[in-house]
Amino acid sequence: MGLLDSFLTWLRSLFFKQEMELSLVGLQNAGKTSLLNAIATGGYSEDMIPTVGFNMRKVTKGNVTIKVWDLGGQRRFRTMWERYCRGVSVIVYVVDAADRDSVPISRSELHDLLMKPSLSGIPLLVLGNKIDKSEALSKQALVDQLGLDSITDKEVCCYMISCKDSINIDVVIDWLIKHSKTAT
Ligand SMILES: Nc1nc2c(ncn2[C@@H]2O[C@H](COP(=O)(O)OP(=O)(O)OP(=O)(O)O)[C@@H](O)[C@H]2O)c(=O)[nH]1
Repeated sequence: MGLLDSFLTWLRSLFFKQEMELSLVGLQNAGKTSLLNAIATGGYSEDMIPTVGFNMRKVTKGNVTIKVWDLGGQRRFRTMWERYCRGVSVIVYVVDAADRDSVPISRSELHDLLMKPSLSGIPLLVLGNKIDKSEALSKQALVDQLGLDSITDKEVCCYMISCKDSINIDVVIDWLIKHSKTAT
């Protein structure tokens, strides 16, 4: 999305009702449900129950209504990711940036998902979560290890966040709002 497009979308979001649908994907324990809670209420809990299958939740931010599909990250649920990513406005891929051993699996699951022709062109927001932990990768290391530069058929953006310490959650919300559409 160009700068002018992005500015106009933001401007429209101030005056008109906007809507969007997004899917939250990523390995188990990455922090998808925590992100949803951070966006919806700003709340955070250490005591999370792994998502079984998926949850759907609607979140309103100003004039923007966001329908969120929060998909389970365990291996047995990953085959349904594509189905719930089809037709969404954006795909949000969450990675535990502090769990370095899991990044190669995260990379292969991401690229397997993006190979599906049905998802071509859908903007991708990659979030390296848990940067409150000292062992978290840097943004550049995460971009390199996930092979984000090789994704050329869609807009790709990456932010480093912490749901725990509320770092960059506002930046994520702004990015999402810029990708919403005027409600019909
Ligand atoms: N230190 C730290 N821990 C986090 C952060 N975000 C989430 N967690 C923790 O990571 C664990 C997993 O969080 P969830 O939000 O349930 O992860 P998920 O990706 O939804 O997991 P599944 O539902 O199994 O796919 C929980 O114990 C959270 O408290 C963060 O920013 N920092």
